[in-house]
Amino acid sequence: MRTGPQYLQSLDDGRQVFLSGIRVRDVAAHPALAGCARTLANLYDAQVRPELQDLLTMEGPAGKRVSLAWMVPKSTADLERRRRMIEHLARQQGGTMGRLPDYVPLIALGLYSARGQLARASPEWAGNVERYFNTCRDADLLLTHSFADRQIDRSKPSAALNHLQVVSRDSEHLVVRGIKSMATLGPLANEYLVLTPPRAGLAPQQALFFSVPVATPGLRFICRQPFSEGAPADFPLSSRFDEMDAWAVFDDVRIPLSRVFLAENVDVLQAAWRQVNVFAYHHILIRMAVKAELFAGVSSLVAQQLGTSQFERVKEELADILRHVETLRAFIRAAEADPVLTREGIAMPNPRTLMVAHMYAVEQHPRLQQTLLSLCGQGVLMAPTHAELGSGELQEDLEHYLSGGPTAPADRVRLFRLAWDLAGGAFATRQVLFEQFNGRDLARNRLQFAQSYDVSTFEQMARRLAGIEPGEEQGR
Ligand SMILES: Cc1cc2nc3c(=O)[nH]c(=O)nc-3n(C[C@H](O)[C@H](O)[C@H](O)COP(=O)(O)OP(=O)(O)OC[C@H]3O[C@@H](n4cnc5c(N)ncnc54)[C@H](O)[C@@H]3O)c2cc1C
Repeated sequence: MRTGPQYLQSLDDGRQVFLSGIRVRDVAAHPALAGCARTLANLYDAQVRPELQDLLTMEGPAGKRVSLAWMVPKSTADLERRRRMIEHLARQQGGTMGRLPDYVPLIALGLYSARGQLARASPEWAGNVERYFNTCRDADLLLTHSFADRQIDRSKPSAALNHLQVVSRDSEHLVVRGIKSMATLGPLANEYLVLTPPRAGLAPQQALFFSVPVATPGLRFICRQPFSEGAPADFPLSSRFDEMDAWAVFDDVRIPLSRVFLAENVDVLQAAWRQVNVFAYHHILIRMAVKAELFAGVSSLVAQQLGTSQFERVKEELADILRHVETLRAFIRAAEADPVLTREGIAMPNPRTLMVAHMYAVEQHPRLQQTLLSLCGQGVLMAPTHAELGSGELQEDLEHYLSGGPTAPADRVRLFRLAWDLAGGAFATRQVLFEQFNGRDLARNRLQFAQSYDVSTFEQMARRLAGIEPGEEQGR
């Protein structure tokens, strides 16, 4: 198992990462990335702490400890064990980081569980997936992934757009060119798993599942504007948990055939897709439930701070947040208690329950932010920085006018600055977008759910109660 320092050292591998137009030579030390890198390093350190071994690790096939993130679940008990690990890791950041080291292993598990479908098209692909899964587990690698393609014109068929695609091949490689437009954590990962999602009018050369090391020649990551550059005391979340999103440009990148899991086969891609993604929703929901716990905690403290917690309206708002926490927990436990077993006996948390739960969680998330802001009032904006609090000229005024509440002025400021990072600032806006889109977009998930739901027995009951005889309706 790797430690934090070993993880940080692994990032010094010649990777091509650009931020504000400039090549970053040392990602672990760059001010915009260092806070998040340290957060990830702390998680690697946690898994070698003796008291956390049972929670975060398991015995691997070679008898050595490996991360529990790579468990292949066979039962409800396994899914519950995974949940306890995810909860523990997510609570370290209040659920505000979606791409911890335990996330992409669930997409790799999806691929692993879809090996049967891949093998029908090419036994080599299935073998490659198995080797990849085992290698990443044994080397304790941090993975990032992309399925999103660039937004140019969504009304056009995929084949008419220059999405990432195979441009040539030799006996040992595919050569791919194009861009993946979202690789969260790409600059701080070791491995990059790339998946084409099913799209209308997908050209065969665009249908691809493969993985490469982040430091592969020809692969460049271009970061978005960072939100992490404030002082940790003033920006307690964004300074440490800004998981950088990046474009990944493939400039004729050579992909060894041993790293290809599917290529140029649209039918198999469509058949395997749902299984590839389903395990990740378990993680998303558990993390979103943890984030809802944080909203509940901050909202409750804010109400105490402002002396509003005894007002009926405020109590109701707090109760709504708690109801949301418990609803998410109930969904998660229901999905674990009623798993669907794959042909190889791998336990998938119930996919339908996960899908409904995810739509509910995404719909409710903006409300959490809105509720917290409404409970804060002006306080969330008018919280001075720690530098201002300690500055000679203003210190007296600030301390005088911020005192009188249940806590010292400095703690009051800490609380409201946390509330701002969680619900008000740029980091919080990215959280809204992330929750809305990281499990594909809500509108299309809703549509897919409606289309895949068999309502025939409900219709039969309605017909019976209406007195409509079977086969009587027009057109039947
Ligand atoms: C912060 C953040 C981090 C992310 N991290 C990752 C990551 O690490 N890896 C990854 O693969 N992806 C990631 N994503 C991207 C995510 O996969 C996409 O945002 C998601 O799939 C939606 O695609 P899009 O953003 O291109 O939106 P689009 O597909 O362009 O959609 C834009 C809007 O148009 C609507 N729309 C588009 N087409 C249709 C249609 N046919 N019918 C009806 N409505 C339509 C959508 O509902 C949406 O409202 C991330 C996204 C965000 C915001």
